[in-house]
Amino acid sequence: MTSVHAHPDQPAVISAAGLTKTYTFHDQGAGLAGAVRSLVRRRYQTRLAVDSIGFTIGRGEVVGLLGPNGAGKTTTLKMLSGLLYPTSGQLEVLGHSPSRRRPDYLRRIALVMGQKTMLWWDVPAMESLLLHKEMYDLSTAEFERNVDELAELLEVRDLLNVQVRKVSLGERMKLELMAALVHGPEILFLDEPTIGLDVVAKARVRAFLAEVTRRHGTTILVTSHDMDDIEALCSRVMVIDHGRLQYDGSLSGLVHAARPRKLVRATYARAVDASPLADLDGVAVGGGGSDQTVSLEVERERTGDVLEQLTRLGPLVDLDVADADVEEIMRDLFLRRGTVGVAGSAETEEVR
Ligand SMILES: Nc1ncnc2c1ncn2[C@@H]1O[C@H](COP(=O)(O)OP(=O)(O)OP(=O)(O)O)[C@@H](O)[C@H]1O
Repeated sequence: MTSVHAHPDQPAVISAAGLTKTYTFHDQGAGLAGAVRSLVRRRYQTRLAVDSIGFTIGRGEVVGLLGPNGAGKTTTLKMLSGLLYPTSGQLEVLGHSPSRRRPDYLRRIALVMGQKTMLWWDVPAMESLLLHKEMYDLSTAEFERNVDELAELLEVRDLLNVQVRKVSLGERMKLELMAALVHGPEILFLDEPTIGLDVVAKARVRAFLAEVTRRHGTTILVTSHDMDDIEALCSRVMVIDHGRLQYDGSLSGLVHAARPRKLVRATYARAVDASPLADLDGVAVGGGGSDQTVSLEVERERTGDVLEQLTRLGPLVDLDVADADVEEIMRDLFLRRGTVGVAGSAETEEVR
């Protein structure tokens, strides 16, 4: 499969080269025997979680970080936001080295992890927001302006004075986003922002994020296992597997490369003979059709010709032309791990 390497037009706000993270951890054997043995002789293991990845992200880009469980996505976000030191490689975000965690860097970014909360559980969200005001040294005017805007966009004004433990999961996620954005960060790192939310809440979160980036040019790097999030928000995706950057480009480029064929399904008012279509170049007749339905996989550039042929077979009742389902494509890619084309670019060269 080919891959597209995106070159953002905007000035780079994130640049990484040869970015690598190896975890070293203490391997304690199972049970009491393992615990006792580990007191006498410690065994250490290493795991290469992120393996020499390189990319640049321009201001205002919304980039999806995709990959199966354990691929290295969270580790990458943690390095970018300064929670983890890289083991090696170069990393610059907004002109800073994130792991130094300088206040003037932290003021310009935010990290939201769908599985973790940054709100105090036992008090209303407003208390946490006020803490953020102090932490980030926001003026009262700036704080009030940001709270007003975010509360309106997220429709959470009534929730700000309710104890956080009493709000629903979807409402809490909105409040988390509010807390993350109240200091007006330029870059937002999001790790599974819609995890566990129902379809309506997910759609609200996506619409909110799209509006934030439209209004403020916020750069977003988001991980999600929900391909609807990625389709709705991201102009570009990076696929990571086994810690390696496997693809960097548009989502449609990935879809086209993975499934160059369109799915066509025609339904007729009476039984038709579809056998002549099987002889056409770039057409595969799918199974599961009846005498009255014809299912085909058609190379994109042949779609027009084939539709014309289908109209000639008999009286059409319904005609459906679709790209393969993105969710399904990702499932296939991850099942066939390592088959996505590696982005060939100087930025992905190893520097270790
Ligand atoms: N603190 C740690 N110590 C040791 N290994 C770790 C640690 N954190 C993560 N790992 C390992 O590093 C690899 C990458 O983990 P990471 O959490 O970055 O993956 P991910 O792509 O975010 O996965 P998921 O989709 O499941 O969240 C995994 O093999 C994981 O087990």
